[in-house]
Order: sequence, then structure tokens, then C-alpha cells
Amino acid sequence: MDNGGNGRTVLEVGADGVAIITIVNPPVNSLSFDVFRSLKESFDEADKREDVKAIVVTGAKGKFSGGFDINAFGIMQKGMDHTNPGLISVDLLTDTIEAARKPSVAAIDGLALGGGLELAMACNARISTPVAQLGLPELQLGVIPGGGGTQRLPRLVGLAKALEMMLTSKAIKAEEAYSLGLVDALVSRDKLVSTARQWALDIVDLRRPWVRSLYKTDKIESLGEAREILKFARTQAQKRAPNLKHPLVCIDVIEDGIVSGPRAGLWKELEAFEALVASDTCKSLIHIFFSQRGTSKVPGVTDRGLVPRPVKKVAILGGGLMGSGIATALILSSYPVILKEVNEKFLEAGLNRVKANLQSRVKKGQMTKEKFEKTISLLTGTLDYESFKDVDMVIEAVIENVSLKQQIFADLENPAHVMPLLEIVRTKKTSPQIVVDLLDIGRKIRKTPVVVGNCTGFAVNRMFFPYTQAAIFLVEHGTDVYQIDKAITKFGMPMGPFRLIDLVGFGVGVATAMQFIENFPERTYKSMLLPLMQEDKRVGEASRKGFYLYDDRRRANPDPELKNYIEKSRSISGVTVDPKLVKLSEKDIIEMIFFPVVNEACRVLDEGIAVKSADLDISAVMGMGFPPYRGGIIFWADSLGSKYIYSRLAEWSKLYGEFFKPSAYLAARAAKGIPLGSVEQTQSRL
Ligand SMILES: C[C@H](O)CC(=O)SCCNC(=O)CCNC(=O)[C@H](O)C(C)(C)COP(=O)(O)OP(=O)(O)OC[C@H]1O[C@@H](n2cnc3c(N)ncnc32)[C@H](O)[C@@H]1OP(=O)(O)O
Repeated sequence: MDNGGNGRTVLEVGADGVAIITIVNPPVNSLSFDVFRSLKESFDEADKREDVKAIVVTGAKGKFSGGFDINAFGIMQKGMDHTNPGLISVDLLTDTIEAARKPSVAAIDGLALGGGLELAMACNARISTPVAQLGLPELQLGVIPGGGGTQRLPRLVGLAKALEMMLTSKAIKAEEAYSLGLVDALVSRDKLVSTARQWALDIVDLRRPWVRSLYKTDKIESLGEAREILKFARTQAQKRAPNLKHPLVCIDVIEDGIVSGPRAGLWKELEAFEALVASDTCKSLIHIFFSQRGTSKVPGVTDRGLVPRPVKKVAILGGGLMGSGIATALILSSYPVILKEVNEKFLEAGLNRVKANLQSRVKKGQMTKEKFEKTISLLTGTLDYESFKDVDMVIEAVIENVSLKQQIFADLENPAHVMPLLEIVRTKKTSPQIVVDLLDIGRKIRKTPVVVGNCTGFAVNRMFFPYTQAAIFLVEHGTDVYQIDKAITKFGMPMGPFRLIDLVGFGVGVATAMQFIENFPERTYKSMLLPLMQEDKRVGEASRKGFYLYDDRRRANPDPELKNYIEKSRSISGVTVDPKLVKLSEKDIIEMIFFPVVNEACRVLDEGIAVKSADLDISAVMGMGFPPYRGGIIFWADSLGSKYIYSRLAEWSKLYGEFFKPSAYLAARAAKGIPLGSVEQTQSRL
């Protein structure tokens, strides 16, 4: 679908006078420019034909539509297709479909997302199967709905719910859609099209109302009330994502429609949509969308036609934090799991951990009691290997270095079942079949799997290590801890490096540092800051003291005593304050912290640890919390240019040493002036 083309609609007219228009564009019936053209032709034909009284729109193979073809964004950005989107929103959806002389009904199964739901809302009624998902997730792609969604959804479900759906990008189930009035009837899959046909004929015969959603007014609040709701939404949007403009644009466009009328709102929406498609945020988020799906495409592995072997039962050795987290993730995805421990005490503790993980979901209202019972019944404990006979996979999660791991796990509040990323580490000896099997399991337990090679820290921690190192380097040379955290948070990270060290605990920080010092001594910045603080039992949030002081509600407050540790650490390292680094701009802080990360990511690519740069973008977003709207670490670096990054690192390495030394990969790319993520791909050496 690279050209954004393909796809069509099929028109069939039944003896009852109902024309069925089916969208055919596998796998999700996305709305490419070709589909829109064909939809227009089908509607025009149905409108003209005397034997057609009413129209039903549906999607092939159990999916209504996954929305506008996301490939077409790239085409619009490059100006390769000159189809005016206004022709789609106004001419097609509004003036052809909604205003037609013959009524239309959407028959929805599977999903109606983005442009798919917008098309359904332009029809005069919607019939759905109970399992279908309906939503307007455009904001997660950096745009706003561009097919009338900002105008029709509030008019169908009320402003507050419409705002929630758009601003969170979350789809709702058809059952909720029905209770909101977005869907007019729920029927089983086998009755879907027949019910929609009858509904359409009932509209013709005036037995059902002929609703044009764009002009509905009963669900829209009064202007005063609407303004209050919009004001609250603006504050929330700004709080949630201060760097993003498009959620605010979405709210403005909705307001325009309420104040100046829906038709004016439609044109505003279009204008804003076209501007946002060209934005860096949209380009970055679309890169993330495709990169995330691309992680499970591994050259030489997933292109061999291998089929994942079925895994019906899994055994886990070790019920510690990692083992129990993995067990939780697996039973949550309906895999029966056997948890093995070495004695009764550890086994009980392991089983209880899994229970507690699930119970916390019940407490938060994310899981019913019945579901809890059903899920926990998939878990059994054992002390021997007897029951391993019929398992298809064994996962080893045994604690080797007990004291170290206990320390790490005591500090680390990141259990496996909540982490979204799964690194699949392969060696030369790992068969492609195993990788295919694991990719399948990863997908089934709803993780994003990334296939990487074996090295210290694998991909995520290896890339991430210089992040905290650079931060500690800056602090020892005079930059303020809290200024660094502020700049990095403003950049879009969920927290700054020092707040993060506090969260994961100094035990993890120091243990990881030792690994890196051992493996990459030439480029590890050595500092006594963490060990000194550790000596005084300041080990992060768990001890209520680290780089911050924590109150009863776990709020972090700056600590005036911190400077004593920094000074002591400086004197041990023989480092003096550098006046240039005391007053760094936010831009400089960001670059001095992230360019070493980019540099390490280049090494990871060069060594073939990751097979493509997009995998590192996803690893950074899902493993490090790098802001997705910046497209991931390499995508962001390329927006600044390899030459620029090289020149800055080269300058700092002259002043401050090897830690900043540009890698060979970066140097080569900068010399040729080519992007770090360009297709001139490093061959995996595995
Ligand atoms: C004008 C309008 O207002 C603008 C819009 O409509 S913007 C588009 C709004 N729609 C969306 O954001 C939906 C995006 N898609 C999704 O959320 C999910 O893909 C989905 C829920 C539809 C399906 O999820 P799932 O079953 O897990 O399959 P998933 O792997 O994600 O997708 C299957 C394939 O369809 C592709 N795909 C999914 N939605 C697509 C879309 N809207 N356009 C183009 N391709 C799409 C994926 O890239 C993937 O391709 P691949 O097999 O080559 O990797």
C-alpha cells in the first residue's frame, strides 16, 4: 500500500432496492484515495439508479474501516496526490452521502476508527455488532479528525464524551456506543447486513427517523455550558502534554462549530487538518506508528514463511519479581502457567506476587472478580519438574546473584507485566523458528517485541546508560541537578535523569554502572556521587531521600544538602566547576544529555545489535519514555542532522574527554552528510 492507492468499493443492488456498498482494502479496509474515489462513484451510481431506494455501507471481512489510509499522509506531505481533502469531507461525506436523496445506514463490524467512524457518522444510522470498536484516534497521529468528526461526534454523544474520545484517542466498545446514541442498534454478526437493510428501508418509509448528524442539536450543551467544558478540556490537555499543540487545535475547531455552526466548523476542521498533516509532530507520530508495527518484521527471520508453533502451556523457573511478572503477563493473555520454585516458602511468595498483581487490577476497577478467579486459575505452583512434561516453553527467571538481584528488585518498581517493550535477544545460535515463536508470544501478551543482539544492556539499557552518565557529568562540572531535570522534562521525558535514578533506586544505578565500567571502560564517566550518597543511606525514593527529598505523598522536593555530596564527589574525582557548564541553556542541557545517547545508539546500530534504526526509535519510546511525538531517538537526531550532532560531540570530546567521542558510525554518516537512520543498513552480524 506504499503508494496510498489500492482498495475499492463494491456495489451490489438487492431485489429489495437496497444498494450494499462494501469497502474492500485489506487488512483493515483503510480509506485510501482510491477507496474514496470509488466510494464516490458507488454513491453517485446508487443515487442515480432507479432500482435503488436506500444504501448500506459496510466493510469486507468483518471490519468496517480502520480509517484514513495512514500511508496517504506521507503522500500528502510530499504533495504527490492532489486530491483535495475538502472534497472528501465536504463534497463526499457531507454533500454526497449525508445529503443524499436516499438514506444510508452503516453496518459496522470489527472496527470503525478515524475516517471509518466519520464515514459511519455521515450515514443516517449505524447498526453494529456488540464487539466492534469505535473511535477517533487521529490525535495519536498528530492530526485532528479531518472528515467531520470534530463536528458530528459531539452532536451524537455530547461534548464531554466526544472530547474524551478524541483527546484520549481511545476507542469505545459498541455496547457503550449504543448507550451513548452513537450506534442505533446492536445485532449479531449474521444479522448485521439484513438489519441494516431493513433499517434503511424503514427510513425510506418514514418508520425510522432520517437523521443528519451534522445538524443534530439535542445532545449539544448550551453555549455557556459548552464553554466551561471546553475550558476544562484545554487545561487538561495542556497539563497532559504541554509540548503538543494539536489537542488544543482540536478543541478550538470543536468550539468553532458550536459557536459558528457545523458547516463553518467543517471548513475550520479541514484547514487545521491540512496544516497539521505537514507538522513535525504528525511526521514523527506516523513514523512511530509504522515503526512499532515494523519491529516484528526481521530480515532473514520473518520473511522465510515460518509459522509460529503453538504454545499451550508455559513453565517459569523462579517466582521472584521477574518470574511472577512474566507469569502475570502470560496468564492475563490466557496462557496456563506453571511456576517452579526451590522451596514452599519461595513458591508461596511467588504465587502471592502474581495474585497481588491481579488484585491491584481488581482494585483499580480494571478487572472483575470473576475474571480474576478465571485468570488466577491458570496458574499452578510446583517444586519439581514432574509437571514440565507437557509444557511448550520454559522461561528461566532464576535469581543468580541473590543479594544483587534482591537489591535491584527491591528498588525497581517496574515489573515485567507492565513494561510495554519486550527485548528478544538472539545469538548466532538462535534459530529463526524460535524468534518467530517468541515474536508471536510477545504479540499475544500485548508487548511490542524488538529483536536485538546480545551485548551489555542489550538495546535499551545500552543506549540509555549515557543518559544518566551525561547528567552526572554535568552536575560534577557545575550544572544544577534540578535545572537538568526541568529541562529534560520540558523536552518531553516523563521525568528527568535524577528523578529517575531516585525512582529506580541507587542499587540499580550503581550495579549498572559497574557493568558498563567493566565493558566500556574507555567511555564510562566515573563518579563517586551515587556511592557517596548510598553510604549515607540515601538510595532514592524508597528511602525517602536521594537527589530529592520525598514527603508522605511521595512528592519530590529539592534538597539543600545535596550540594555537600556533589562537592565531595568533585574533590574525589579531581573535577573543578566549569563556568561554561554552570549556566547552560535548556537547549545545551538537552544536547549534552541526549547526544551521547544518540552516539551510543549509533554504536548499537553499527554492531548490528539492532537491525534497523526504527527499532531503536521504538526502544527509546517504549523503553526509555522518549517522547513519541519526537519520533524516537534516531528520528529526532536526524531532524537535527548527523553533521551537527557530530560537530557538537567532537567539540565536547576535545574539552571533556572520551565520554563524548563521536562513534565511527556517526563520524562516517556526518562526513557523507547522510541521515543516521537512512536505509544504508548495517547488516546484522548475528
Ligand atoms: C481524515 C481522518 O480523520 C484521518 C484518519 O482517519 S487517521 C487514521 C485513523 N485510524 C487509526 O489511527 C487506526 C490506526 N490503526 C490501528 O489502530 C490498528 O492498526 C488497528 C486497531 C486498526 C488494527 O490493529 P491490529 O489488528 O493489531 O493490526 P495492526 O498490526 O495494527 O495493523 C495491521 C496492518 O494494517 C495497517 N494499518 C492499520 N491501520 C491502518 C490505516 N489506518 N492506514 C493504513 N494502514 C493501516 C498496519 O500498518 C498493519 O500493516 P502491516 O501488517 O503491513 O504491518
